[in-house]
Amino acid sequence: MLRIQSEFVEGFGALAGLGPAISVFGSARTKRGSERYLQAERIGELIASAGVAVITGGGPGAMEAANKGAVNGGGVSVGLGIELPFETGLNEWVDLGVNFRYFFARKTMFVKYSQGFIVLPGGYGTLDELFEALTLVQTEKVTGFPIVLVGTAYWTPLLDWLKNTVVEEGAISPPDLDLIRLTDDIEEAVDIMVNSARPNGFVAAD
Ligand SMILES: C/C(=C\CNc1ncnc2c1ncn2[C@@H]1O[C@H](COP(=O)(O)O)[C@@H](O)[C@H]1O)CO
Repeated sequence: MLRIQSEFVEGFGALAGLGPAISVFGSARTKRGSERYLQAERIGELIASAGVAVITGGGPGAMEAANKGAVNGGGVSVGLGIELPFETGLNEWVDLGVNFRYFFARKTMFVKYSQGFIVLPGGYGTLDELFEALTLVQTEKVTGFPIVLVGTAYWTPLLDWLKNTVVEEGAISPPDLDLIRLTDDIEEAVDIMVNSARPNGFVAAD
């Protein structure tokens, strides 16, 4: 119990003065030098160039790439790491790192301290982060929070399933589909975020 409390206290303390930030998600397995890696790196760089901090899960793959881009763009590079049985540690491009044992405490930080999520192709971890954000926006626990998927070929089958199966089943409404933006254009993805109405944070007071 105390450990859980201390994760929130430490996270809030470390990130309180961060200023505007955007979270970037994507596969921990994205290979260095791959097209996806370069995309994530460029996204981090564009965000940093706009004077906005980049927050990632602090791990390898797309996270590392976005952190690297943030550093090369002269910005603040944040990694919210997670203790895992197969320890990988924070990637070398993280300037401001916080480590968590619990995914739920860490997830709170991503949403509280960013003005939106950019989501690159990824696996269960990425999908978990995506659907958590969608649930928070759908239920209006968070407002003015853009969620942009990068990679039309990767994401379109999922969006088709949401439209043709989940909406058809009545489990979500057609407008719920509009909570997701989809693009291959990383400049557009960053523009949507940077111009988002939500300055920083969704909880009025800490
Ligand atoms: C799998 C490997 C390393 C795992 N290390 C991670 N470090 C930090 N954050 C992680 C890690 N793995 C998953 N995450 C979180 O989930 C998202 C990526 O998950 P996916 O299943 O790879 O899509 C990511 O955004 C993190 O928040 C070594 O290969």
